[in-house]
Amino acid sequence: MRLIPQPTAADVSLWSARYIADRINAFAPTQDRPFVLGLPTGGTPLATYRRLVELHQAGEISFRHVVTFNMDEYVGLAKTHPQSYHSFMHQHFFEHIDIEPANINLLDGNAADLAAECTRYESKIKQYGKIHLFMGGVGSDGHIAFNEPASSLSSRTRIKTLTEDTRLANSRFFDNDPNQVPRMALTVGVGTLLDAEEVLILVTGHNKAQALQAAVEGGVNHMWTISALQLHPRSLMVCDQAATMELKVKTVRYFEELEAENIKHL
Ligand SMILES: N[C@@H]1[C@@H](O)[C@H](O)[C@@H](COP(=O)(O)O)O[C@@H]1O
Repeated sequence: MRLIPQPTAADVSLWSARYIADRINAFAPTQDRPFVLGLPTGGTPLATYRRLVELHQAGEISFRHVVTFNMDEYVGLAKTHPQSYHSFMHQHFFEHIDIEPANINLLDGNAADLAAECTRYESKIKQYGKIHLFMGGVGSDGHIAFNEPASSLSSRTRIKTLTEDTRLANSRFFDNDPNQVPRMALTVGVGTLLDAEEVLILVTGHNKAQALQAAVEGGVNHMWTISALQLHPRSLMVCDQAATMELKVKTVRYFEELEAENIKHL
């Protein structure tokens, strides 16, 4: 695992947008050989989406041959609801870039057969071979996508019941009323995430400090599903200073020194 401590959340967004753009450009995608990008929603990635849009507007990155798969979607919320992840992604990202609509993949939380929808999604990912880079965030309870505590670390895309904690945290998008937050969601599994070639997690703010500590210093544990990334051959976590507050000083220094070495060899 590579931990990349940055001073502020703004630095996290700049670092991650630049990293994604560089990865796509280095891949030189074509119609027959697209770059496959996994994407999250939530407050944390918003600034990264803004930076990616700016890079696109500056002519530094095109998404014409990029295929996207979102991590999750609420069950039973209309696609047009302002808080559906469909709406979020179009409003904050897809409407501002040159992605082909046919290349956008989102789970349908209103499908008549939700289990079949999850199987369809997994098969569609497999059609492309694999996801090259999966960007994600983390819940304050350490969940990745909607893989709540005690999710199987080999899980695939499926329906999950959201915890009270998650519904409380996400109620800020629903008039601060947890009862308006859907009780279930469709989510890629931990196993689906581990299959990606590379996973990039953004972690910002004091409220994520415990989750980051569990992810980096704790053992692999299904109660903090983010910790499964310790098993991934290429996982990166970019965090701000506030998120490092529960880590040992020694741990943060160690990773800072590694990054300083990495920069020297770029
Ligand atoms: N399903 C999403 C996660 O993918 C996201 O990482 C988490 C944290 O969101 P935020 O970035 O708003 O803290 O929220 C939701 O539960």
